[in-house]
Amino acid sequence: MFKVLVSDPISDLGISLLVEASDISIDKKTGLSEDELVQIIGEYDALLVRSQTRVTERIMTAGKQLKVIGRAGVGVDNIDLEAATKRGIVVINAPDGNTITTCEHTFAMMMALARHIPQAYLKTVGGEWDRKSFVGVELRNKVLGVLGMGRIGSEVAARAKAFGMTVLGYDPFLTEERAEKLGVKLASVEDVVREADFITVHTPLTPETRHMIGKEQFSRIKKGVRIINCARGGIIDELALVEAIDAGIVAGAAFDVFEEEPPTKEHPFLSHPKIIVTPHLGASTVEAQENVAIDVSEQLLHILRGEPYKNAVNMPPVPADVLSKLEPYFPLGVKLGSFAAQIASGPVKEIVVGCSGELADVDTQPLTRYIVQGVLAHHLGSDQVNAVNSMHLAKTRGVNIVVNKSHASKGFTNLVSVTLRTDKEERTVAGALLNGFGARITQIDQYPVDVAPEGNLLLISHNDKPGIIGRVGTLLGSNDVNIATMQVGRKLVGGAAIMVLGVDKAVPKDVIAQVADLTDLVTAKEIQLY
Ligand SMILES: NC(=O)C1=CN([C@@H]2O[C@H](COP(=O)(O)OP(=O)(O)OC[C@H]3O[C@@H](n4cnc5c(N)ncnc54)[C@H](O)[C@@H]3O)[C@@H](O)[C@H]2O)C=CC1
Ligand SMILES: O=C(O)CCC(=O)C(=O)O
Repeated sequence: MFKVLVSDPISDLGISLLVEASDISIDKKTGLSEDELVQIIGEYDALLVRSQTRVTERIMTAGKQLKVIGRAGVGVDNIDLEAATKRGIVVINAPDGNTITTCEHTFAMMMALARHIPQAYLKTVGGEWDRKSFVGVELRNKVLGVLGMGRIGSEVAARAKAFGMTVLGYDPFLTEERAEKLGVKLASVEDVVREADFITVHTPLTPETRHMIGKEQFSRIKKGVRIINCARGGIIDELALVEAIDAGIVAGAAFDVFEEEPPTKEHPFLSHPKIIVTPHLGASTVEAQENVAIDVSEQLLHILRGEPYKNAVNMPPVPADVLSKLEPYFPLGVKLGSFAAQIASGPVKEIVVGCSGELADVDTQPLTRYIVQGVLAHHLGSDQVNAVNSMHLAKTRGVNIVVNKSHASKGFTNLVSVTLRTDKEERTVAGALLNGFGARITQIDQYPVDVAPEGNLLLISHNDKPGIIGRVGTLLGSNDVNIATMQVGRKLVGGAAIMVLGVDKAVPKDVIAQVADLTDLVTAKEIQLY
């Protein structure tokens, strides 16, 4: 008998599969504190949560029998994935069940914003008949900018077209062909900022999407724009938004999510006449709660019964026979993928994985999964992608995976390479494990290098001229950026060259821009490998 604990309010109908299963005993105990959970979790094989329960390392440590944590929803930011992975606890989510519901909430927010519905309601029920203060705008013929064209963003775009809106879409995986199929114009963040009358965000919160609409964007944004966030708090800089509204630049905003949830009573959104809010209700419909509970209950049963499952968001078990040969390459694979994703611009169309040397004789499928994980996690969020779901996610986003094997490995025992083909370019990174030295990046595009794939790196392409290294060093030094390591690669004396610097901390964006402006510098890009 497997014991399952449901610790958040989850649809009864959705979990009826578990209730009716003869090998499952289910307890519902909601609203427990961390301490209370720690006390009781030891007897359970599975924990089922929505977004309220914070599943911490302490809870997992106490959960000696815990095999699986199910999240009835998309975001797993309330679960310590690393701690689960360390303990071999599978974390599953239900990514599809609340797509339409959240899309419809986004639309409800957009229309309420355009027509001042919450503000007008409050005045009317307060006894005032005010028809002058609430003149709205139509959606028809307006431009909607959608940042994040995944499941929810694509559904929002489809509905916006029915309202006669022109849709500009931006997503690192949105190709010209897919945009055409969806009937949206492929755009950059900059295009959206300059042209959109309404902007809605549908990305996960990642280091890259954090404050993707911030002070800088508000300084160029189209006057009168209205902004909606039903994804994650923090994608739009809340304070910069309030300033932009108060300055008369932004006409209003509708938010379902906050940087800190629940927000404090003093949060500026809660008293602002031009900002409407809901308490993270995007997924709160009867249908969505049933869908996500059904999806996650099905997967939970499969895992407990030792059957194949999908939608695992953390580390999978790797077959024992390949583990010993491949496992040392998994972390390198993720880092090579991430490195390549950070240097390649344009939507990724194809990932070419190269395995040469002794690896050519091994089934390298598991390694490919880790490499693809590294590429996708940069854009989709590291809590959403793992080696179990990476190939599936690549397929659903139309990213082609090619694997090339060869016995020729340029003098290394094994060489692993990743080439990303995007709409704009092709970028390659290769690496190896060196006896006694650990993982190394051995090649970036056509340049041989020897770089530890760790921490903060600066990749600089430049002309091979005397003094260039000194100029970069002086500029970084004067901005308090300490260079820990440096590698220079070139093909011809005096020709094009690259420099890879290991630096002790993240380099501020304005310093990177100053580096890129130096004479004989071509590009400068920061890469973070953790
Ligand atoms: N308010 C609520 O109750 C709910 C919120 N959500 C949130 O909505 C968001 C979207 O969910 P889904 O569409 O299901 O996820 P998804 O994974 O299908 O789509 C996210 C998209 O964002 C794109 N993206 C990543 N970085 C980007 C960047 N820098 N610029 C532009 N696009 C970028 C990804 O390529 C991906 O296509 C998630 O944050 C999810 O947690 C989801 C359900 C309910
Ligand atoms: O369970 C909820 O209501 C939150 C839904 C959500 O934000 C998600 O699925 O990412």
